[in-house]
Order: sequence, then structure tokens, then C-alpha cells
Amino acid sequence: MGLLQNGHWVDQWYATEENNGDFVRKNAQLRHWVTANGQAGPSGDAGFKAEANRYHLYVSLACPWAHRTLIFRQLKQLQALIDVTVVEPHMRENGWEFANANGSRIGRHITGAQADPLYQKDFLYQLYQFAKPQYNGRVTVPLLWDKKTNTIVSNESSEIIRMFNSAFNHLTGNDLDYYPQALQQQIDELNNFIYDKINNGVYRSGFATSQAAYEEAFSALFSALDTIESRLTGTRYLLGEHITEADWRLFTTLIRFDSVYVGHFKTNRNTIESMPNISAYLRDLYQQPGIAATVNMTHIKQHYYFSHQHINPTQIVPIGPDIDYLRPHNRADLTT
Ligand SMILES: N[C@@H](CCC(=O)N[C@@H](CS)C(=O)NCC(=O)O)C(=O)O
Repeated sequence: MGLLQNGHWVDQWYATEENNGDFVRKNAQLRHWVTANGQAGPSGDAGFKAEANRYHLYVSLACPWAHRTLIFRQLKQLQALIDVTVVEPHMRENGWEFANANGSRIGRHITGAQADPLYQKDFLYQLYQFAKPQYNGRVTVPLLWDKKTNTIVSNESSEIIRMFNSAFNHLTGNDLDYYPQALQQQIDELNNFIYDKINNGVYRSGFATSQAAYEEAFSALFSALDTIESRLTGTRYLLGEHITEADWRLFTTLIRFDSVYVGHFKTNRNTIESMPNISAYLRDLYQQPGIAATVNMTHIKQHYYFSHQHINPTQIVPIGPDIDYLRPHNRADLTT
């Protein structure tokens, strides 16, 4: 696990000392946008026009941020237009590795991880070096790559899913909209709340290096989950009867919660299974067409328990829990 400093790989864990033990996630830096006509998006350069087979998505099946992009690729029927490569779930001193990486591989290959089909790199950081020789920062998934200009379009999942939501509609004919104009303000507000307290909140709990920082993150997390639990009493999804981007962004944290975060990140006031509305809502989302296939619990558990050795020095991956996300959710009658 590490980062690039002026284009050189340095093996280093997150620094929390400067923030009294609090884990502060750095903003993603590579923020161009694919647009329908190639004009510039809200940030970055123009020139990334939506075209079939031009873009490639590098993901980890373990990562909740990358998971969002896989879900949107599925929902928006982009599978035939945008290929995906899955990295190994075990993150070691070289960060994310491709399957069959030369050199430092000491662990075992986990089924489902793949080699880099485009440039035969061993490690994800080498793609960052290739695109940005002087790059400074963490080497993260998801990564949206442009095969035409051999560069990185974006390493920010929240923006990649917005691109997937609309930029390719004219090519796929799929105009399902998970960020409809009329709900954008409400979605943005929910996203901020959920990101801060829940999506990133579990990491702030798990990566905290002081008791105070952990307790603060823990309280904020469970108070936010309580808020969501009551919100979901009378409404099927966060904003009514239609699933929006906000639901999918919450989903990728909820699906990891009981299997990883409760134990590994010490978010153990209670499980999601014990919250009736949220757990049924989670199953409802899981049972949407194509979604279960984006969830790989082996990669998820192997990644967290193995890669964060300072949290789990033995690297033993727990066997349980065994949760059946296919059992009935009984939420279809909620019409709002
Ligand atoms: N803001 C980014 C965050 C992505 C991110 O932090 N991904 C994690 C995996 S879950 C990663 O690759 N971490 C490697 C590192 O920080 O060194 C996004 O949402 O795309």
C-alpha cells in the first residue's frame, strides 16, 4: 500500500497523525469528463467523447467506490461499450496488483482477478505513471482509462457514475436516469450526508488511530444509520418509489457492512441485519436485475482483512457471516 511521489512509488500507510488520529480522505485529482459530444464537462479538459470501445474501466471488486461504477455500467447497459479489468483483492507493498504480476507476488491469486489486457502492467501505479509521469498522490480504483489517447479520464467514482448515467445514452438507447433534474438538489444533499457519515464514516471509524477519532466517527455513523432506518419506514427508496443515484451510493457500503465493517472497522453497535427497514431495503436493491452479479463477497472480505495488516496482523479472513440477500424483502407494497 502506498502512493506516488513525483511519479515514484513509495510504500506508505495513511498518515493520520496530523489530524489527531482522524482519517481524512484526499480528493481525487484526475477529473476529466466523458461527454456525449466531447465538450468539456464540469472539470478537466474537453476531448473525451462518448464512443463505443474507447474507454476501459479498472476496478477492484472489493472497493465500494469502484463498485458504484460497476453498478452503473450494469444499469446503463454499458457492458458491450466499456470493458472492465479487475485487480487482485490483496493489496501489498506495491498497491493494487494485476493478476500474474511479476516480482513481489507472495500471496495467492484470487479467482476473478485479471491481468492488464491493455499494457500488460503488473501494478496499477504503473498506469498512473504512464499517464502522468509526475503524479503525486494515491493510486486508487476505480480508474477510467481512454484507450485512444492512452490516458486517465477520471479516478473519481462519483463523477464516473454521472458520466455513465447520461453520456452514452445515444449509443445504448438506455435513458434511465438515476440523477433526474427534479431531484438533483435532494440527491446531492443526501449524498453529502451519506458520504460523510456512512460511506466514508466506516473508514473513519476503521482507520482512526485515536480513541476519540474512532468514537466520533462511530457515533456519527450510527446516528446517520438511525436516520436512514426511520426514513425508510414509509418510503421504498431514499427519495420515493424510484431508485436514484443516492440509493446506489448507499448500497455499496451497506452490502459490506455486516461482513467486513462490523468486525474489521469496529462499527459494531449493531449489524445491518438487525435494522429491519435498512436490511430489507438492502435486499431490495441487491435483487434488482444484474446487481447481485456485481457483488463478490470473496474479493470484499479478502481485500479488507488481508490488506490492512496493521488492523488485522494475522491476515486471517473470517468465515462468517452467512447472509442470504435473496430472501424476500417485502417492500414492493411501499408505493412512495
Ligand atoms: N474518491 C475516490 C476514492 C477511491 C478510493 O479511495 N479507492 C480505494 C479502494 S476502496 C483505493 O484505491 N485506495 C488505495 C489507496 O488509497 O492507496 C473515488 O470515489 O473514486
